[in-house]
Amino acid sequence: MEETSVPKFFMRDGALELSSTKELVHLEARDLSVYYGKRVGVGRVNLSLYRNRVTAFIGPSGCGKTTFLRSLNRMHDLTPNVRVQGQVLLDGSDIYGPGTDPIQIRRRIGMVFQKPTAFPTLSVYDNVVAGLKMVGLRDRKRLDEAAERSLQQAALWDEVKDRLRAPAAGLSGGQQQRLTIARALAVEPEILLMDEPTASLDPISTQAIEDLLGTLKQQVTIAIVTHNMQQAARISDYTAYFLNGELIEMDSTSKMFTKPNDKRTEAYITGRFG
Ligand SMILES: Nc1ncnc2c1ncn2[C@@H]1O[C@H](COP(=O)(O)OP(=O)(O)OP(=O)(O)O)[C@@H](O)[C@H]1O
Repeated sequence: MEETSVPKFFMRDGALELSSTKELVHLEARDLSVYYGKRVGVGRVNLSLYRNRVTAFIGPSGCGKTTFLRSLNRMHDLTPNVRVQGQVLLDGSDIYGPGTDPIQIRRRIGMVFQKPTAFPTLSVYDNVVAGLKMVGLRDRKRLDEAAERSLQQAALWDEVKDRLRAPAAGLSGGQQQRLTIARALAVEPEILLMDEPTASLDPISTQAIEDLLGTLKQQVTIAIVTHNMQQAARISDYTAYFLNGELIEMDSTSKMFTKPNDKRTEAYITGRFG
């Protein structure tokens, strides 16, 4: 695995200081472009996700955040007329390389969407183990263990342990989103891609998910699209700013929010644009 020395900026006594952090590159996009027919969704993006770090993707509506995120686990394969060019290296191997199985890739790189995607009529338990059953796991003891572990990781266990057999429709929106996260975690992904996971949630549920990310990153590498800059500042280690289908810059979150390199980033984060 490639180790990179990343300049890291942090605040001390109100001043920005620089240190160097050794980071492990987990996923790396190289010259990655996505086309919708002839239109460019994102163009020639070079960006690394570091192991056990949270990276936030920010930028105005339509700038390509979701398009880029979906290219990181071959989600576009499922949409007609979308073409992906370039490479995405997972621990150095191109996920678009010949002979690579997209289902296997999506197992290693999970995704959580903006709206909770719990199956309402299935029980809480069956929702969590759905992915495991799909890959053929039938052993009841192992399914039970995975369900408890994933619900614990998603900070939902205490709230649902007495209603595992009840339909997921009975949970609140925030609980359903954590259930969706539990389902994504059940197959033990290495990387979790989250597309505005709190956009449809109330402040308390949002906070539950934000708190969860701090713990989750000890096990998985996280990329999260968010419209909420305060959220990006609170939860991420790195921030990438997109504009008009282009990655403008990526840096440590403290640097991006205090002293970005590019004037366009500064205009956006100070609210003078977007
Ligand atoms: N399925 C599609 N077919 C055609 N064009 C698309 C499709 N999905 C997205 N686009 C276009 O690609 C560009 C990037 O869109 P994308 O959804 O990735 O932006 P975004 O930054 O995630 O926006 P938002 O913050 O509003 O979700 C936009 O111009 C959009 O219109």
